[in-house]
Amino acid sequence: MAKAEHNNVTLGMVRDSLIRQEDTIVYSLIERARFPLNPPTYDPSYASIPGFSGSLLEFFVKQTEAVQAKAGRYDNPEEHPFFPDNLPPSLVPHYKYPEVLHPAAMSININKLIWDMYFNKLLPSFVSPGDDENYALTAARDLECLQAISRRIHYGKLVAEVKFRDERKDYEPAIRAQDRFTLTNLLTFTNVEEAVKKRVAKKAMTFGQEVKLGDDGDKGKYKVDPAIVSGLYADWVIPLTKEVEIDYLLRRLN
Ligand SMILES: C=C(O[C@@H]1C=C(C(=O)O)C=C[C@H]1O)C(=O)O
Repeated sequence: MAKAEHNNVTLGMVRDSLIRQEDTIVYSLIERARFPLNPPTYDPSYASIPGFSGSLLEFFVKQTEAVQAKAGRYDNPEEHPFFPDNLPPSLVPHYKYPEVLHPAAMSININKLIWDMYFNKLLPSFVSPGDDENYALTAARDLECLQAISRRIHYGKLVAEVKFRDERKDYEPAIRAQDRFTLTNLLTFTNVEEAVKKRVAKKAMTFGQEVKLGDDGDKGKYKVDPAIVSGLYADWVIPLTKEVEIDYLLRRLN
């Protein structure tokens, strides 16, 4: 969402941004699926990088996040690092982002959960087994997927703030009671969730189809299985977004 809009943000505008972020997530999965699993990327014994202990993937993510921190990426409240400890300070002029969120939002970062989900559940489900030795590109594609999914899930903070402002009289008692169950019921819109799951499957079919001139291409052959994309949202993206919404709301009156 453009920087200037946060002051008078509506739920419709936030949802429009979530819809646009679906494109980024689907495309990032398609681009990662160009490579097989490439296990050495994740094997600490493969890399043996001087002065670094860990896998090539971890090296790539930590180094990239350090550069992006210096460029100011994490001054943006919509961005969350996977390795927040010891990140270098920004070296660029500070942009004053509109202060829309409650300060407690700063303490919410569930990227450890997202990391585990991505590498243990999602990745093996949508890439082919095998090794083409493109480990650096594989790591780069993984990070693009991680960052897109993380941004979408942590957008739950803005969703929660807008819902709170729209219906403060309903949310305040549940927040004061620290009542997760009632908060979950207040913030859940099943119809919206169902539309999201259907739309991301359709985007995976549309963006991931084999396009051939002449005939109408291979029906039913996609770069990433649309059911896997829809399942990602159903099992992880939507539940974790709601978790972020609840975590934010529980702190909203602090
Ligand atoms: C993000 C929202 O909050 C909840 C989470 C949703 C999601 O992650 O797609 C959709 C609807 C709600 O149940 C919203 O209301 O738009």
